[in-house]
Order: sequence, then C-alpha cells, then structure tokens
Amino acid sequence: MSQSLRSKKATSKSGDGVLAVTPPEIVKESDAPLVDHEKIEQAVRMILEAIGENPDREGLQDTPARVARMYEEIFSGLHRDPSEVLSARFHVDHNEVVLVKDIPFYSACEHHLLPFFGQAHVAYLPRHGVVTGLSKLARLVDLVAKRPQIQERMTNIIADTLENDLDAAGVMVVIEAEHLCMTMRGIKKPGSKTVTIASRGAYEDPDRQQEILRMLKLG
Ligand SMILES: Nc1nc2c(ncn2[C@@H]2O[C@H](COP(=O)(O)OP(=O)(O)OP(=O)(O)O)[C@@H](O)[C@H]2O)c(=O)[nH]1
Ligand SMILES: [Zn+2]
Repeated sequence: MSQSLRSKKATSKSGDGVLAVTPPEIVKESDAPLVDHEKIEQAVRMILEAIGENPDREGLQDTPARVARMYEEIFSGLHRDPSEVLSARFHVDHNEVVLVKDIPFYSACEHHLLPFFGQAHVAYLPRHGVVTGLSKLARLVDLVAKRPQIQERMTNIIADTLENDLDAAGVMVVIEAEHLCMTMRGIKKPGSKTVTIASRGAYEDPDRQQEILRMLKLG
C-alpha cells in the first residue's frame, strides 16, 4: 500500500497557443484503497488466535472486519496533508493573538497502539491581519490526531503547519493528554497527564509564552 501523495501539475493549451499551468492538485498514487482491510482482518484474526480466543465464535466473527473499519476511521489522518484544512483565509486586520482552547481529541500512541486523548490549545499571531476560520484550527487538530504517533510529534506538526501554511507571525500549541498505555497498563498511573508545548516565531519569546499559559491558566 502506498501512502505517498504526489503533486500533479496540469497544463493545457489556450486558444492563442499559450501554455496555461493550473494549480497543482494532490492526487493519490493509485486507486488502491488507502487502508488494506483484508490484511487487517487477517492480522486481527491471528491476534485473537494468539491470545487463545476462538475467532469463529459468535461474538468474534465480525470483529476483524469491525476493527478494519475502525482503523480506517481512526487513522484517516495518515493519508491527508494537514495544510489542506487551512484553505479559508480572511483579511480582518486583526494582529493580536487568536486562541482556540480545549479542543478535544483522540489519538493513538505508536508504541502500544493504545489511545491517548485530551485537549489541544492552539494559538497564533496573525501576520498582516490574515486569519483562518476558527473551525479550521479544530479540523487541523482532528486530522493530525488521527495517526499513530507520539504526543510531541503531534504538537510539532500542528505548530509547523500553522507557521508555514498560514504564515502566522507566531504559533503556540499546548496539548494535555492522558495516555492509556500509562494509566491502564504498565506503570498504571491513572490521572497522570502529559503536557507538550511547541512554539514558533514570536512565541519563542518566554514572555509571550507566559501570556498564553496565563490564558490557559497553566502559567
Ligand atoms: N515521549 C513519549 N513517550 C511515549 C508516548 N506515548 C507512549 N510513550 C512511551 O513510550 C515508551 C515505550 O517504552 P518501552 O520500554 O519501549 O515499552 P514498554 O516496555 O511497553 O514500556 P512501559 O510503558 O514503561 O511498560 C513508554 O515509556 C511510554 O510511556 C508519547 O507520546 N511520547
Ligand atoms: Zn504507548
């Protein structure tokens, strides 16, 4: 299965013979499904056998197919480019911070494939009064969350996308999450939370960081 996306540049000839170049579009490498359901089903069947279960018993017969559909849903962000969600731009002449806080998310830790979940807080400082839609910040969090990963990488990808694609003058992303691999198994510390921060541009300044942390009541 190929996860890669490539950029295709379309060209066409107009009436006067001038070659026009249309904007690049993201196309799939092939028409094969992005998630291989058959492979997941075989794997889940093998795991059930390996733990001593009978995958043919009534309650488990449909489980491999259910898990395949679930993986397609919860890992759907693997095959998408985060910058696609920042398409809405408005010029509002607002150059102060925009913060959307308490965005709930569910992701999966890449070490154990168990959920980690919590709240993301996304702040940015517009450049030249250009902002994006508020919902797009939550869409960005959702897209990036739907991948197997570690929390630090999730935090950094969200910050980098806002800095590079929105051309924000500053970005600060704070994520607070509970990792089930730390609470329901292993070290078993229910209630423990992991906080990660990624700051870019103007928010690399500690005073500005404090401003956001105060708004989040974390400072
Ligand atoms: N830095 C970081 N670590 C994570 C994240 N999610 C899970 N982990 C850690 O990944 C580590 C994997 O450690 P290993 O020793 O390879 O695996 P393990 O034997 O299952 O470890 P334990 O969880 O300590 O039982 C654990 O310490 C997890 O707590 C994350 O988002 N960021
Ligand atoms: Zn884990």
